[in-house]
Amino acid sequence: MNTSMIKSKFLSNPGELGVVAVGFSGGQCKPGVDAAPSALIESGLLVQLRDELNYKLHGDDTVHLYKDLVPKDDPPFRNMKNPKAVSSVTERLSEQVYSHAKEGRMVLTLGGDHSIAIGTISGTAKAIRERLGREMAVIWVDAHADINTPESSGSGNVHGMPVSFLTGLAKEEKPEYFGWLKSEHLLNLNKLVYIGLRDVDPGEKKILREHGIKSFSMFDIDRHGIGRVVEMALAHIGSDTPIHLSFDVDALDPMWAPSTGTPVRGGLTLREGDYICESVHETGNLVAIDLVEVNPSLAVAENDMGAHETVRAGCSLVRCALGESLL
Ligand SMILES: NC(=[NH2+])NCCC[C@H](N)C(=O)O
Ligand SMILES: [Mn+2]
Ligand SMILES: [Mn+2]
Repeated sequence: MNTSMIKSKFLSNPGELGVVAVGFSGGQCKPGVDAAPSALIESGLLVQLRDELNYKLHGDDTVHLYKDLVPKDDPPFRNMKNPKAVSSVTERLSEQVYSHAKEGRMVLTLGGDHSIAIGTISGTAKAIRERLGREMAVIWVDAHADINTPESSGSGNVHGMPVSFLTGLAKEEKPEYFGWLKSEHLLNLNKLVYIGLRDVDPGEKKILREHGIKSFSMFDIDRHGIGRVVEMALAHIGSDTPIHLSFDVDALDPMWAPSTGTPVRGGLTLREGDYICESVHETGNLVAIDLVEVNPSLAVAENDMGAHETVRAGCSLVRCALGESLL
């Protein structure tokens, strides 16, 4: 495949890919999700993107651990766990993603837990506003809505809250607790669409309902089929809007992606996940993608096949979103 096959209406350098590998796990309590970027890279993902999909990669394969940003003392604040660490890591990440996106490159972020989307989406949103004077849309593919406010969250884990901070539903003035998020970083609630939901907390359901947020659950996918659901999701966004795709690997059924911190049965097949990514690529509107919540240390049974399968599934999703075509 050659670079001219990479579709993108909103990128000035469509053949270029900014890569940010984020080894961060502070948005939840299970260690191991910080090892995902290395596992994805070791399994050959970046080499495939370079040699098979012909991207010019920027930002090498160093995995950022942000050790200098993780404070020793980080007590809960408004019920959030590790609030200072998550805030300062996502603030730095936001600048990293912004610096790629402002050059008109596609940006790929390998997480890390889903709290890192506070950094990625804020960075792309700001760059798209500056470069194109436009609002971008987000397709959030996940078993979970991750739209708890600090107050509605039962767990206190920030990986269950990124969407509320990104849309301004949760606000905080103090810069060390996400107060660095300004209006140029934020996402419009009517430009957000969910696919794959099946484990949504009562407080989150209330938020989704009250704000009329477009959501396609597994029930909708069973009823209409993945083809129709993706068509409806894209119709909601409109065909003339840059898209940031944030893909939580737990959207896939644990059969395909068992190694993840909060698995939920009854999810997408790998093929359905790949189809979502292929369809988003086909719009030509994709500007950034996150792949999060792969946790290779949470393997199933006595072997690490689960981790291997999950990493492989993650690689497949990314390649599909970045233009790998079947024929
Ligand atoms: N990114 C994720 N896997 N999020 C899971 C969130 C689970 C639950 N809703 C919580 O707030 O803690
Ligand atoms: Mn999830
Ligand atoms: Mn998530």
